[in-house]
Amino acid sequence: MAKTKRSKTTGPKQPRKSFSFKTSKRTKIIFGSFLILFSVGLFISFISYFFNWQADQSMLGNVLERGETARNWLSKFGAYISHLLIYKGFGVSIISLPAMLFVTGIYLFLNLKLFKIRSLWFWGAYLILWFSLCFGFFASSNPILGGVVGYEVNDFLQDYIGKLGVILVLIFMLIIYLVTRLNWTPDALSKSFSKQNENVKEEVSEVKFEGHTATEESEAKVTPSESPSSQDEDVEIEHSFSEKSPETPAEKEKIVIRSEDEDDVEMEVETAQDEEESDLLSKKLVEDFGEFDPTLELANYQFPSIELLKDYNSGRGITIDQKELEQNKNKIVDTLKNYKIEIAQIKATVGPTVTLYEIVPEAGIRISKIKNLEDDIALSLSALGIRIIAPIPGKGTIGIEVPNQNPSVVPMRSVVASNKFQNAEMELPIAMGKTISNETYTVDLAKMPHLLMAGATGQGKSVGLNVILTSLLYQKHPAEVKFVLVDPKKVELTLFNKIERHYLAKLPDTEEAIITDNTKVINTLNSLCIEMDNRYDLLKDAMVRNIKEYNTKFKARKLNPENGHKFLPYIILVVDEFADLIMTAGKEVETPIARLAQLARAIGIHLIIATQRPSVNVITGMIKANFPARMAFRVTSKIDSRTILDAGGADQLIGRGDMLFTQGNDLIRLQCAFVDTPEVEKITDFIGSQKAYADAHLLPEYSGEESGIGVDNDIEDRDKLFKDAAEVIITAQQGSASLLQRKLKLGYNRAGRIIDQLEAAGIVGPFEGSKARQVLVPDLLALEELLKKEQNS
Ligand SMILES: Nc1ncnc2c1ncn2[C@@H]1O[C@H](COP(=O)(O)OP(=O)(O)OP(=O)(O)O)[C@@H](O)[C@H]1O
Repeated sequence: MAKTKRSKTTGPKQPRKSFSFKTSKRTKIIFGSFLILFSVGLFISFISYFFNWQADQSMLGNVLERGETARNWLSKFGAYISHLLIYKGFGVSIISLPAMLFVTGIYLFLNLKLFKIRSLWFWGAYLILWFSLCFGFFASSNPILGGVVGYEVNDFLQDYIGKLGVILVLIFMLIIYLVTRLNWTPDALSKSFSKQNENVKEEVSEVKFEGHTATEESEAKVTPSESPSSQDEDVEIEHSFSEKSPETPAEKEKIVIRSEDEDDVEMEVETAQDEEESDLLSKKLVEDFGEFDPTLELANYQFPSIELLKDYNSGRGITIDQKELEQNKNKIVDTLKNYKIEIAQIKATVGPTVTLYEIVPEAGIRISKIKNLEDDIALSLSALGIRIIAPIPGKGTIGIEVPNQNPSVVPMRSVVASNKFQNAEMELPIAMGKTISNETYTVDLAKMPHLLMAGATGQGKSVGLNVILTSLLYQKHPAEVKFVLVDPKKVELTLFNKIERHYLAKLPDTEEAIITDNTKVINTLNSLCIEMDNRYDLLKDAMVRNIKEYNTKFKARKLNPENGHKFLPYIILVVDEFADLIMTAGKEVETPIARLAQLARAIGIHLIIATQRPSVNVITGMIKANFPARMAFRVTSKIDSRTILDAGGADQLIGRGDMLFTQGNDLIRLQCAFVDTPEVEKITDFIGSQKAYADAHLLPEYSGEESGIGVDNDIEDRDKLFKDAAEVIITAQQGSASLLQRKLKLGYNRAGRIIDQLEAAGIVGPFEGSKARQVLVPDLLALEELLKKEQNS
């Protein structure tokens, strides 16, 4: 994952070239043939070494001497390498090395996937070591068998665990091999054991039978009508039985149960095998096909290059005006002096838009006194947008933020190119801009998990939204993230239309993916709620807690797509101008938004809501409570600032992307990155020109509350896909709603309704719990007849 991420993040610099081994096929053929020939040579050397090793022993010290001759069929090289690997190495077991090299060579030569032979290498090496140890133990007098490694390791082990310990280790290693590699289980042993012991069992059951009689008799013994002689007998039998088993009737039952238990154990073993098999199945699938790769359908997708973004500063970075710094410092010191506040120390940090002056007042000065001087300091500096942070959290100093006379733009390019963003180990990384200390600030949208954005008109909201969207376009493959865009202003997000079939999600049967009509928003929001419920069902079925775990499990092929499981992309709902939406649709949007905000975080649906008017009737308590992350551009009043941030400050910003951001705790002042419309256009053009999916990502169908829930057999009221659905069900002979969902791309609710209608029409049987419903019509011909009959009646 990290690997793919890296390749993606460096995408802009056309990294794929460096990563994709363009010449690798040729290299593989050459290297593969080398390995094949080398392994053959090695094998020949080994074989001939066994015949000639003693004769060649003497020349080993002078291998480099040209005059020396060796008897090995591969001469001095053969003699030397065999000596090294067999005598000084692992002994005869190393003979499997050429075989492993040979297979690897073949794989390379034929360009097959090498990961398939990982286990061959692992277990090959394991066996070499095991045999070497084994020979080293049992045939230590013959150095060729176990090699120096076998001998020395044995020697070492014996010093610590003794001979018996070594034998136990060898047995344990063998068991590991048998169980893991050969899937050997004690089951096989117990089966043969049970066969062998059938006769013995019979005898045992006979004994049991005897036992029964015996105890029955012993029960009878408590009846008063017994003769003393029979009592004696009973006692005797009872005693002979009690040696094997307990005396009371309850415990006697236990014996029977125990005898049944033996069967149960076998059955249990079978269940265990089943589990193992399914685990093995996923392992095998992964071995054969590799992990599921969601990006495979658009495998050649190229991430946009960083060159598409403009460098506004063209490498200049922030310019520090010493004179301005000095002047401001003097003004601050003088103003405070006027109010009898002495400063012990002052430090300036220059950011892109504001400079932070951190002051340490002399001992005994009250912080609130400085805080109250905000306006006076602003007046003396004759600057807007001064913000006093008293004290700076975690620092014990007082901060005075003063806007720079010449603020510098933070180009999107600089934040996208930053290491912080490129190497961000985040699910949905966003490069928001730069902090006051000029560091790139990245956040994970998945962790927020929803974002509320406010700012008066012209202060940088739309740019902020574009920054978020472009950040994700630079990091996430179209398979991994989908956007649902709501743009009542109709102009802000239109550029993203070009990437509809890559990155956008929409309702089925709608033309435009970007929603500009407020009434359609309601359907989309409800559809997202259905998607959320469906995803929760999938998560429940997969027994995972969140989308990340789910996708990991799906990639490891542990979830069966036949059961409706699929790779789940993140869905990000962006609403520009939320106030407008609330005005026109009111409660109808508020309820699904609040529901999504409350519940959607675990299943990968995240909301970003922007508004010009952060008044309390727009951002209601319910919405606020579920949007811990807030992004505030300049607003016009203190009240607005409080509504959005629960604190003042946003009214003192200077605009043009100057913003305050909080994720629920500290407020951070940031300069939002700047990305202009032409840049976004270039990016969307670049993505849009590449191969895309057949359609936008389809959200579940939502046909509105009024479309009727009651099920009756009224032909007029049937869903317009009723017949198609019937055909699908009959062809597959499987009455399940999820089948309809998949085949007809329907929402869960609609598919469920159709199934109910099919039941009312007598095409499928009644609900049978987790099983699919029975299909009552055998073929399509019978369906035609049935429908015709209905029409006529
Ligand atoms: N991060 C930024 N850096 C520099 N300039 C910015 C930044 N953000 C916005 N601006 C400037 O402010 C102008 C208005 O920004 P934007 O269109 O994002 O405002 P808005 O808040 O979306 O306004 P409205 O709500 O009316 O659409 C931009 O054209 C740009 O010149």
